[in-house]
Amino acid sequence: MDSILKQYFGFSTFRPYQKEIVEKILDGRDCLVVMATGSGKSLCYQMPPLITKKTAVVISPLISLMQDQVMALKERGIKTEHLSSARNASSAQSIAESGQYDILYMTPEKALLLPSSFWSRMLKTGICLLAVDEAHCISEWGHNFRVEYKKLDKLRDILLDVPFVGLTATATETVRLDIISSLKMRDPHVTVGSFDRKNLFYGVKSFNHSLSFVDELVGELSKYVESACSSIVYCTTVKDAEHIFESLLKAGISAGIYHGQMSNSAREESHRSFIRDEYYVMIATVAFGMGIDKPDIRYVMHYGCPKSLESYYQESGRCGRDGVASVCWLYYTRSDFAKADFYCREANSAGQRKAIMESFLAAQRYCFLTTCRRKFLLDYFGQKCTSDKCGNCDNCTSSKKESDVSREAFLLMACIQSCRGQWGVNMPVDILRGSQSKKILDAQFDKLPFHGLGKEMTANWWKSLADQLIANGYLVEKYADVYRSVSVSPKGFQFLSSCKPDYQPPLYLPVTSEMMGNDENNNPNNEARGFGGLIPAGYEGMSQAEAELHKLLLEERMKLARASGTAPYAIFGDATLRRIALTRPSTRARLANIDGVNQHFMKIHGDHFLQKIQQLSQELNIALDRLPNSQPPIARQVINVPKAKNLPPAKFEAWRMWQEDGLSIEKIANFPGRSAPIKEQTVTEYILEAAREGCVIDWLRFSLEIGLTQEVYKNIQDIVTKVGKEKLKPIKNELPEEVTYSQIKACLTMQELGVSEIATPFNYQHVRKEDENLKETSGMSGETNLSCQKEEQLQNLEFVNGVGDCSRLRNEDAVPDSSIQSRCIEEPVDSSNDLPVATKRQKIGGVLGEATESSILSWLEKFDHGVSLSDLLVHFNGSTESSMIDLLSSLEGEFLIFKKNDLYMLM
Ligand SMILES: Nc1ncnc2c1ncn2[C@@H]1O[C@H](COP(=O)(O)OP(=O)(O)OP(=O)(O)O)[C@@H](O)[C@H]1O
Repeated sequence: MDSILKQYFGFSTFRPYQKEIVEKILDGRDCLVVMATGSGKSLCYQMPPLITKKTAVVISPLISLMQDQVMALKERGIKTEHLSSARNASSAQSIAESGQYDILYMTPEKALLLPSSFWSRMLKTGICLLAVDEAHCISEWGHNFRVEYKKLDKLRDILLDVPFVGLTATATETVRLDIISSLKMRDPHVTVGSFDRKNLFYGVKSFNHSLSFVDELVGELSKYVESACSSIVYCTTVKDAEHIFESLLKAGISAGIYHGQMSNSAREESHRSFIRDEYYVMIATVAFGMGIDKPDIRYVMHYGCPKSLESYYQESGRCGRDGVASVCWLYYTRSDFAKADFYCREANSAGQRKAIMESFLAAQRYCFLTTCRRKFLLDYFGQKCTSDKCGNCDNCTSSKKESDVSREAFLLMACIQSCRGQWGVNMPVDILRGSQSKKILDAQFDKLPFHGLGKEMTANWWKSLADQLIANGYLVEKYADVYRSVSVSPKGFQFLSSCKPDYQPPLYLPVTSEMMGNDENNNPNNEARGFGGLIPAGYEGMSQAEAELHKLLLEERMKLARASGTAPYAIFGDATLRRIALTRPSTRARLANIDGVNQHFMKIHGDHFLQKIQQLSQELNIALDRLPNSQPPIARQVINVPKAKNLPPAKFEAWRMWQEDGLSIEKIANFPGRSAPIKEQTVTEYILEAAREGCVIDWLRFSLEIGLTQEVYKNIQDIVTKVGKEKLKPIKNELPEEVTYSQIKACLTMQELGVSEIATPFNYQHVRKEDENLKETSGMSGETNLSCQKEEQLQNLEFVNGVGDCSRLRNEDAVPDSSIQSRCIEEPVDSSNDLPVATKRQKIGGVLGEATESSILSWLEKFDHGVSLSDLLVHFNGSTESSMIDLLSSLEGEFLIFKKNDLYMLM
């Protein structure tokens, strides 16, 4: 699986849950996958056909989506087609029947129309799975119900033994159950991943439809365009979309537009140009929703509040699907919240009407929020959030001013109480503002003592106060059908009863922009928290020359894409491009080894791209082959900036000392700068917490230090499958006594983060049986190996270069147990005399003499989990380090082997 992942997709690690889901599908199990947008769900159904050599049939709701996916898969050398276009339908159908496609896409309508003879032939050649993408469309309770989806159960009766896989980013418990029963899934393996899109910044502002706002917006979008970053502006109406589109054109910014009133061909053209980076801005209505697979969108703006929180999550989820830091702003006006009636028209039943109304109100609450937006989103989707502050939304990054609004709160609540809680918020606000409207006169509300007492504040000021009182539990909002009423809650009553007309106890609430008398776009504070400053800094951590190289390579990628009639992102992603600009590989192996570079790319464009890197680097006078570790990895740029803020300083410091300064856990625990030593176990936990917060960890080194071998890792994994991971004690009880809590916690964290056991130390237990003799000859018995990895013994070791490579283990303090060294070195090493690596190796005794490409390949075949360079040099003791590296490089460049965590594995 690892080699297929690298070969076709160019990735070296699975994301959380991917591997487990693929394994279940391979076992023939139905699966329901509920994971965030951009979390990598597609890979779960794209891998099995490459492993089984049978076709994966994928049901997808939109032709444009299928087209994008087919295009990107072709760039990965995966045989794929969609059955929807009239142009190719019949030939594609017969190619499909002969089993030549790895992946075959079709709409639900098409799937239901295909004759049973088609399915029988397909079954004969082999179907490895049927995936239903955007599976929430099956459910009437979902936010995008499609009636044809509901009929897909018919396929279950035809494809009896084929595993069905439902995939969606948004599904409540009800929707999940609906998907399972509608697709007649049998004992499905259900995965509900995190909804948290950690790389997205969320922000909300109010706005008015003024011209100055549109000018500002245009100015902002132009900044993204200048940085070659794609943006989408979602509008709630076609009129708004056209208005912004025209303003952009007037300002000389080329942009696309996409809405339901355009012809199919115009929409297709617009979509096509956008994903091919022919322009960087798309102005769209929600018609441009699910159907976009472009992974490198850096900014999604909502110009108006969307109809539901689900829609917002889905649409904003188009942003940063490649994991690179990206930004989502939502702009609302109060008039957006008067559209409930309009949205409810879509409903077919009272239940559906209620569901629409509820998610509409949730979107509204999201707008008025003064607390962490991510927490609110996660809570809404039923995910527990341990922290109250994410550090990556507008409310967490800017402190909200609070002010004592006791008098105004008293007036508003008393007025609402006098209206007997039968009205929405507009009526009490009109009373306070002294309105003489017919409604007020008819109800004799002009006689109330509060009439006209709040004239000095605007209607929006009072409404905003009402929102804050609702958010803080002083008022409750109820609705019947689309009609809303607001009344005083018990907490509100308590406040009212402690008030006198001339005295109210203090009541501090956040001051919103509307309460400051400004729409956000007129607010002088905007400079700090507005659009500006949040453009993802693509060139962060790069020198000027590197940034220039990055820009030129972007252009080169564009040229290659144009020449192949594909989108630049399909060649390789932004993160990969950044890695290339930072490391400037000079050989095929080095380029192939970069995360995101796949075999197909190497075959078609590899040599040309290498030449370009060389030529441009020379012109810019920058050296080739920069070590990847000499720059902070991309993930840190993306995730750590906000996350590090989340981590208490003591924990961050422990992580920094371990990861960056290379200190051992023991040294950190007893660091002289500390007022008192802390436990090593505590340091371990700090480092694990940092990892969960997105900090980079050298897992191999960490595992070695805590004695977590592959065998222990697998043991723990097995027990976790049996007893669950909620409590540590039951896991510990089931394991051999020597397995420590630190090892269990590390294993759970690694699982959570999708780090496979491959990151734990190489373990000779995994050498196949036939290699027993070899182990004897080289004096490396499994027993000695295990004993050498005991936690207590390893605590005395320090690492050079942070890799778990025994030949580079250095013993500074006296090592009490010679068995530690016996794994790699026959005689104890003199600590004061740190032998050069080659000298140590000579003592081991080689096995096969000089290596050749074919002898390396056949030796690697014996190891499921890979072999380090030093192990190879031990084995082929007739080869020099440089000749071995040359051989390995050439094999890597040809995609016959690949390197992961410094271990070489067979493709
Ligand atoms: N293991 C991985 N390592 C690195 N990148 C990955 C990995 N798996 C997927 N990706 C990348 O993540 C991005 C999003 O993946 P994908 O399209 O599968 O997301 P999704 O969950 O299906 O999202 P959506 O719900 O929006 O369709 C793609 O650019 C994909 O190449």
